[in-house]
Amino acid sequence: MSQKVSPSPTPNQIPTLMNQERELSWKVASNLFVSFKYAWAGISYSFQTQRNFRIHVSVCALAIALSIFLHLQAVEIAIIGITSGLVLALELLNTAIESLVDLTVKQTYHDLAKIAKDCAAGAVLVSALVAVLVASTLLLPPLVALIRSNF
Ligand SMILES: Nc1ncnc2c1ncn2[C@@H]1O[C@H](COP(=O)(O)OP(=O)(O)OP(=O)(O)O)[C@@H](O)[C@H]1O
Repeated sequence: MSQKVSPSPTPNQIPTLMNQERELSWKVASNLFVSFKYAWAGISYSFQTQRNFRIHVSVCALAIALSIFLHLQAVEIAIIGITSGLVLALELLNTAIESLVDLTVKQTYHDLAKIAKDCAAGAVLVSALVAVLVASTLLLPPLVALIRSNF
């Protein structure tokens, strides 16, 4: 079965294509403040609708608070912060991909929709497993030492 392939744009066509792409947008953020407002709306939507995102926000906040409370080194706090940011950012991308898939195929089954959603969920799972590894390496030993010293 032969597939129709679009020819690559010539260098002269690229600026025109870029303009067309922006014209396809229903609305374009007029300034930086408005961009932040939309970004916050995305975070707020995910928090209100995605149980997993709420769980990850709570666990990440707890991990960062614990790392400060346990007086970890600056670099260790930074590693926990970066790992937390990665998990939360991937959760947001997972929600974005879910929405795009639902927008595209609606309530019909499609193998490619399944692959897109499963891979997006897999990306979150990988980052969450790495976060568990980071937490058990950096947070667990001082936490256990603190508990032992008090009992
Ligand atoms: N249109 C579809 N076609 C094929 N499979 C689908 C479709 N919609 C959902 N699925 C399957 O159902 C699973 C669950 O879908 P859902 O939309 O809840 O995504 P999810 O990533 O599991 O959600 P969440 O991250 O909120 O737990 C997907 O991972 C996918 O395997």
